[in-house]
Amino acid sequence: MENNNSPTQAAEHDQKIDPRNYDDILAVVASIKEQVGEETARSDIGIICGSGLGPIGDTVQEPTILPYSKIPGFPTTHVVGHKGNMIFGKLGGKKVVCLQGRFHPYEHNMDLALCTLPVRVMHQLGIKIMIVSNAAGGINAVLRHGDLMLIKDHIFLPALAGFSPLVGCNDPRFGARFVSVHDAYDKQLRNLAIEVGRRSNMTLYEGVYVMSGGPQYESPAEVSLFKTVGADALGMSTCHEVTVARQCGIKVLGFSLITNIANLDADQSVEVSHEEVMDIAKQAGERASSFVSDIVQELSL
Ligand SMILES: O=P(O)(O)O[C@@H]1C[C@H](O)[C@@H](CO)O1
Ligand SMILES: Nc1nc2[nH]cnc2c(=O)[nH]1
Repeated sequence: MENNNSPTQAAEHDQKIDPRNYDDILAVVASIKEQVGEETARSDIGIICGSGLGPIGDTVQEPTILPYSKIPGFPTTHVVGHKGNMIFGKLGGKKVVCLQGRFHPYEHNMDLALCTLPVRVMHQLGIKIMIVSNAAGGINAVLRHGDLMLIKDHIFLPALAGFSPLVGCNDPRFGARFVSVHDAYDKQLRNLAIEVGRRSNMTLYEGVYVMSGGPQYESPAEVSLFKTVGADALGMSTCHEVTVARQCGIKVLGFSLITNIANLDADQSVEVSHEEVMDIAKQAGERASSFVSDIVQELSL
């Protein structure tokens, strides 16, 4: 096993995988178990590191690192800041599998089933809880650069327009056909996060995350639209992963790291860039990662 930090790894296998085929997903899981060993692969908690939680992967103890390029069906990650490794090991005494890098629909022709393959794989590896994070633009006026927002609900904009990861997954073994996303962000887990944050004097907001398709950032009029419908922060990920996790019966805890303030005023020229997003994510990432480690330590499974 090696650590491959290249953002564009070429696949090192030629097995064709259909992310909408349940047996193909079992084949991916079998390959992972064969490469890292059954016991190493068995995990209780899954963590998807968005742009803001990358450092947490580097704090996993007794790590076994499997580059995505060695996992059949895993596409290449193209986004700078997303390393492309599956890391098995321990965090806060718990068995975790950490995804250092996620698949954004805009990178993969809006193939949401493909982008959620890692969630289905982690489910098969045994996870009961999934922690997701993302970099997001703050809409709510209270949010500042570097703040952490606990996600209490979401607006999954692509899915409202038919781009759902559940489309085409017709095998009943996937779970319910019509998945409830009420209480998608587990209340008990959110309460635990609030308690851990309080103890460490961390300012933690709670709000609604909206996922747009990206990859362009939003115009002021679009930001105003999202504000009107009750969104507090906006990004380009997470909701597809959470929807699939709920179909699998996995409990979810989600965070947004506020990397920029979304502009509401068309007369004001404010340029958002991925460099700014990465820069703030880097500054706040260590703190966010140590907060998540503290939460993991206190999770009861
Ligand atoms: O994976 P996340 O959601 O943290 O990545 C963010 C959102 C976009 O993909 C990109 C925009 O800068 O970073
Ligand atoms: N869509 C979107 N994604 C982001 N990721 C980080 N900041 C932003 C933003 O302002 N908009």
